[in-house]
Amino acid sequence: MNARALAINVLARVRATDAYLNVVLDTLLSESPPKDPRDAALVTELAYGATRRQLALDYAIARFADRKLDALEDKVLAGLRIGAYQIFHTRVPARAAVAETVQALKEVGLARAAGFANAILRKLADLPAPPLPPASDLVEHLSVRESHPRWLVERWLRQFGRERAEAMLVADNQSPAVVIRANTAKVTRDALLAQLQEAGVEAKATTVSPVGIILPPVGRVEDVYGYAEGLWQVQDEAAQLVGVYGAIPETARVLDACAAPGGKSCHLAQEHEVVAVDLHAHKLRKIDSEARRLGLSERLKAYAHDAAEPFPEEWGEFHAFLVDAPCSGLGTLRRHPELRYRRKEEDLSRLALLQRKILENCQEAVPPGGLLVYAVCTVEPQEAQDQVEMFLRSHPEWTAEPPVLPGLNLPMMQAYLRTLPGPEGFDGFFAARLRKLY
Ligand SMILES: C[S@@+](CC[C@H](N)C(=O)[O-])C[C@H]1O[C@@H](n2cnc3c(N)ncnc32)[C@H](O)[C@@H]1O
Repeated sequence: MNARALAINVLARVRATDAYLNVVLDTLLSESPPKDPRDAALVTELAYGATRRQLALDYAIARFADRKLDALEDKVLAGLRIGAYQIFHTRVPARAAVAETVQALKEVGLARAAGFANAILRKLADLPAPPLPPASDLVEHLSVRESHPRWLVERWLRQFGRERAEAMLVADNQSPAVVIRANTAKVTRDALLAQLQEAGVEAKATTVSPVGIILPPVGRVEDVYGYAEGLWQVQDEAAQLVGVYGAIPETARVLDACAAPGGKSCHLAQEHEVVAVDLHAHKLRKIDSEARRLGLSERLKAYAHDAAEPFPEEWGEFHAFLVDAPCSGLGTLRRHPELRYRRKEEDLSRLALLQRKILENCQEAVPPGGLLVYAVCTVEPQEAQDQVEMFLRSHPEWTAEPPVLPGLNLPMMQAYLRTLPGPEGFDGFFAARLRKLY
């Protein structure tokens, strides 16, 4: 199947099943692997690009469609989005984009929609630029231009001001660089960097994380030097910073309460004995296989458990907890572009309640003098600093205790770690390091 037809199937399946884009993409690529690796890259770009730009593409398509887009078959709408994305956002010549997309629709069994799609895409190809609402309506303009729902644009403008909000919206539409974390149980960051460069990989050190390396655009990460040997793990720089900021003393046994897919558990296991917990048993396989690849299985054991319920006594005592809580994920929209259309403002209160329940259960299990690092990959205060401040107000036995890390310049907001999407290239993360005093 050609790349465009495959991309149409990916988008249609995501829409029909509400599944994650990255999961559907991986599944369809492994079911019908393109012969040429460049085709796999094209499918990925089209699927991610058309999802990131979906609102803007739909705004343009709707101008020329004689029916509501919601009423279109999944594959027809997917084809129109893929076609429009190529016209406005790639170097594919507009005429080729139209012809190839119409051909792809025929390939996925929609020859009957070819005329309809062809007419719309040809009109889009004649436009000098994608149409936009007037800039005088700032919220509507940004919502369409950067393809984020109105409620999110309004919220971010209110919370972060125009400059940062716009930078966040823009950053959500960029492809993130692949960042890896050196497995310091096996190799230092500097040694790994030198080895990668020697192997011909033009890698460079991250500027803030002391264990991170930025890879150049690569094909399959599994083919990059050191993967099979377990010398590194893929992890965004901001996610690495949660482990760094936690500064858990070396001798501490750690319970990671919300661990899958296991990036932070493996980071911790580079220095600590870790029990990794996740609600979903099927997600433990990924944690186990990564721990094995990294040579960390001895120090990391993974179990299924609800972190809002007391932990089994036979697991023993833990001196430190990581609560990387389930959250709205609004700091990672560049990686999960479909999430922005699915999340609703009401989700935030529901998630904050779940986070609070998990936090309450975990804090019970921390011994006096112990640490709890609370983290979320969102920029919403309700799930982040407000959540923590509320917790501290109702628990005088706890205090915020930022780490002392000479030589490191972590992005902080008062006592807390905070990164925002933007030109710095980070995902949006928040973390609070809390100490139980008595
Ligand atoms: C933000 S992710 C954790 C990411 C992970 N720490 C990492 O660095 O790779 C949150 C995880 O919490 C899990 N989860 C959700 N509700 C939970 C609960 N009640 N108890 C334990 N885990 C839960 C989800 O399955 C999800 O894997």
